[in-house]
Amino acid sequence: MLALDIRNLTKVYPNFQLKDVSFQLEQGYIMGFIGANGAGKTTTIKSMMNMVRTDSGEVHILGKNMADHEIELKQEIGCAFGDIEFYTRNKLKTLTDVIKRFYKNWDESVYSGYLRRFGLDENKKVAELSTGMKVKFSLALALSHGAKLLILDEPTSGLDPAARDDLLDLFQELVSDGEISILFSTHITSDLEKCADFITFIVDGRIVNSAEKEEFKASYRLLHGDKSKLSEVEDRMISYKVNSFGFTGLIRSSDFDMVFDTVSGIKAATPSLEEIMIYFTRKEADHV
Ligand SMILES: Nc1ncnc2c1ncn2[C@@H]1O[C@H](COP(=O)(O)OP(=O)(O)OP(=O)(O)O)[C@@H](O)[C@H]1O
Repeated sequence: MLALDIRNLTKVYPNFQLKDVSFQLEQGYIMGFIGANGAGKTTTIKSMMNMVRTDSGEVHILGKNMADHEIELKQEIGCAFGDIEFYTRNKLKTLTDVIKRFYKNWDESVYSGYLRRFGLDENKKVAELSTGMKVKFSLALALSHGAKLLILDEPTSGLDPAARDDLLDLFQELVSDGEISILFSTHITSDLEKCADFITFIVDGRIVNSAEKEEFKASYRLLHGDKSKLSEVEDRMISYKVNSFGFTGLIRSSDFDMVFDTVSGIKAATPSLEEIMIYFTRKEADHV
């Protein structure tokens, strides 16, 4: 079954558009949602959750249309935003007491387990928490009502490396029985290298690729060559940089395969997720 089926979402802001965003996530897997600053990740996530009004498109979660089953589906979704602002003068305990009333499957023992695992003290006020602690608190809430789909916007960004590593282990643990699925947005590509099964990549409001992680990387080639060879591939490259050693650039594998026979003296390697993001962002910058 599909945990998530996003079909042709569009949203028009004065200076930005989500353009026909579609992608799917199979139940029991982790998908990393990547894109540069301002590419539209949060807008997509908020559109999925009906937190912003879209202009068109459909969101199906666990086989049901969000537009028709929103209240019921929100019981099944655990959502956490990295930059969430709680009422800062309240104790965690007070906030939890309010939030848990919305969830019929709230499990107090699971919640207490996450408080211990994350080292959170319920008697602290939100104002006393660090950014990372706030993220952990919102995750503890998201994980304690039996959600089948976790939608997390930059959940790791405020965390130190050890806490991030612990969280990524937790993600893998959560999906291991095939019931829970996770979509999380991030800039931290090493997190995705470690734990994502699928990658969806958004550039300027448009999904440019959504695929299984290794397939995703294999659909691009990172080229290195002498400056004299650049003209042979320049037109087809997503972007490139030139230095005294020659050029390095990113190309779609399908485009490279088309010219491969005729170009010698260019080395091609599978890029990392970070390299893919960098060269796409460089292309965007070139157009400014
Ligand atoms: N309420 C709004 N009104 C108008 N424009 C908006 C609104 N919310 C977001 N935008 C614009 O939409 C674009 C995409 O923003 P969004 O927050 O979705 O990007 P993002 O990929 O999540 O970025 P980041 O990685 O920086 O969090 C930005 O140009 C932003 O200014």
